[in-house]
Amino acid sequence: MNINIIGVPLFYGCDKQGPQYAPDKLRENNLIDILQKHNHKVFDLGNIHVPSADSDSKFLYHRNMKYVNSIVTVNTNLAHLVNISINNNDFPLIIGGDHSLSIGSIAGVSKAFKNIAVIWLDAHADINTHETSPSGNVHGMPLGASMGIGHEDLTNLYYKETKVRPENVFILGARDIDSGEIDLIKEKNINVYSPEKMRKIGIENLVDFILDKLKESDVDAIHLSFDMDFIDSSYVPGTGTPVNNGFNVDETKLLLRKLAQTGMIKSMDFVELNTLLDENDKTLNLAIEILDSVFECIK
Ligand SMILES: NC(=[NH2+])NCCC[C@H](N)C(=O)O
Ligand SMILES: [Mn+2]
Ligand SMILES: [Mn+2]
Repeated sequence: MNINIIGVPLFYGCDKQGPQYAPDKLRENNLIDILQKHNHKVFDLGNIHVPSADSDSKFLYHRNMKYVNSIVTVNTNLAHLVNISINNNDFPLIIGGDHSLSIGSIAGVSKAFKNIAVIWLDAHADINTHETSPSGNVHGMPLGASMGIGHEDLTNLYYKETKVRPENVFILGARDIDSGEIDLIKEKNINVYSPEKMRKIGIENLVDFILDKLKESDVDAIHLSFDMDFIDSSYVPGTGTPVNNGFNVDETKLLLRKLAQTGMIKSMDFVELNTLLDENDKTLNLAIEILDSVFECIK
């Protein structure tokens, strides 16, 4: 597979310093060599430019979507690069940065396919809007925006249509969901699986079940979005919003590998690694270990 590495050194969506260093840190820790080892051709397309914005300007464009203007600019450029990558039959691996970059990556992927699915591995649902968000942090909004829920600056990014149908979205590992998000999940009937529910079903059974569903709805590609805080907080000090009661490392790898083996994953985000919060590179090393394991199964 031709893999296109696209770095997105963005922290505006979480409003906390740290995730902007992750793309280069992963490169310094041999990400490219590790992916090449699995017989991939790797093209490092570098980092998307993130315009500087000082913290005084964070509420300039909207009081409850901090830095929205810069986030839209970065994501529009990201969407186009991802779209070009998919149209070239390559596999874009988008390295964050915070999770707000998924607005751009999903927009780019969805424009290249007829009917995509999104599998979202995260402790959070990230379907807040400017009206429901308790923090005003845009990294809590990207999945909602991709389903057409929220402010039009986000939902109309790159092109004016819904990027993914709610029935094609599966949120796995969620265990810290805001009350406004719970209402939206009910209203739109969104598929959300807590770790507890996933363990009950069995990780492998769940992947088989999801795949059957997506085949029934004629999905032509799956976009995988992996937030580091999917993993239990005890393993990931280097992430901005850690949550306990998550999965251990082996469970995480099992799920990711099983998903990769379906052959349906055509693009992936890897986000919310915060190297400033990390302890002795524990989370950084784990990030490398996970990417190594997943890309062994991408063919
Ligand atoms: N991508 C993330 N880590 N998102 C965390 C979101 C936290 C919270 N639900 C919020 O909207 O502010
Ligand atoms: Mn997230
Ligand atoms: Mn999260």
